[in-house]
Amino acid sequence: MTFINKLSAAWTANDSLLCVGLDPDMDKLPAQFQNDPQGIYHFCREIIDATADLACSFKPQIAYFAALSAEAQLEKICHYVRDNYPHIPLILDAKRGDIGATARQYAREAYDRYGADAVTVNPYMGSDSVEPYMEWSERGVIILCRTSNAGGSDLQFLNVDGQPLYQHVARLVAQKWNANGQCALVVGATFPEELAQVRAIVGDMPLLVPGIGAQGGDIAATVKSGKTAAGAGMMINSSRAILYAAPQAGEDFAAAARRVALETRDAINQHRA
Ligand SMILES: O=c1ccn([C@@H]2O[C@H](COP(=O)(O)O)[C@@H](O)[C@H]2O)c(=O)[nH]1
Repeated sequence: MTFINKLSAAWTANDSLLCVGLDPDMDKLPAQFQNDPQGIYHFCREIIDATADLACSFKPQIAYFAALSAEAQLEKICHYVRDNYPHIPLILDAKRGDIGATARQYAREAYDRYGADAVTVNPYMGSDSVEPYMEWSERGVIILCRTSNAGGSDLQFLNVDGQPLYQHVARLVAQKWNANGQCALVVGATFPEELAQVRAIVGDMPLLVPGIGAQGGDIAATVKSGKTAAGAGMMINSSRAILYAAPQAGEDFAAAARRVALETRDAINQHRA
């Protein structure tokens, strides 16, 4: 099954556009995981089990693992998702970008080593830096377009033939790079007007939308701006707000994560119709 078909099925099965981000920060992990050599794996596994019926995707950000030399734990987490929740797409957030020969190694890392259904890619080096990912024709290629950070405007708003660069990227991907129908774009929830512009350009192409939760993006504005005519089309990511939700009386971290994931999924769903 292709990434896009798997994503579409997960939107329906879990009635969810929520992507649960896996960004394990050792300083923020509950105490029981901090002295556990497999603590990152055990923490993420509990988060995955607590939220799997509420999510349309899981998105580990590779930097949180690589910084701690914890790639082996990331591999185990990816295996865990594939073995236990094979219907939930796994997105490796790596934002890779390099010449073709090196890009092919990054693609092997994402799709073969980690078994990701999709990987995030930086378009700055152009078409031959993205083409190697397309060789895995069943997998997804999620290209940075209008990122959620304020500094993204430094380049993404530069005028290219009368349009901002991020719109040029959206058109380029929709009209040329997406020949095999396996592309998606990253567009931040922190910029709902630009999200609406991108949606108008790319039709029903899926959008990975980080920026709600800890970054403060407005859920209602995000959904209204980014949804397709069918009320779907997005993987709206939240990482820290779910992973490190403050437990209420009687809750542990996983129950708190589930509570926030449920609230977030339902808040998103309020605006899909
Ligand atoms: O434009 C972008 C692209 C990627 N990200 C990533 O998403 C999550 C956001 O985490 P929160 O804790 O929900 O803020 C993180 O992994 C980023 O690297 C993004 O924020 N913006």
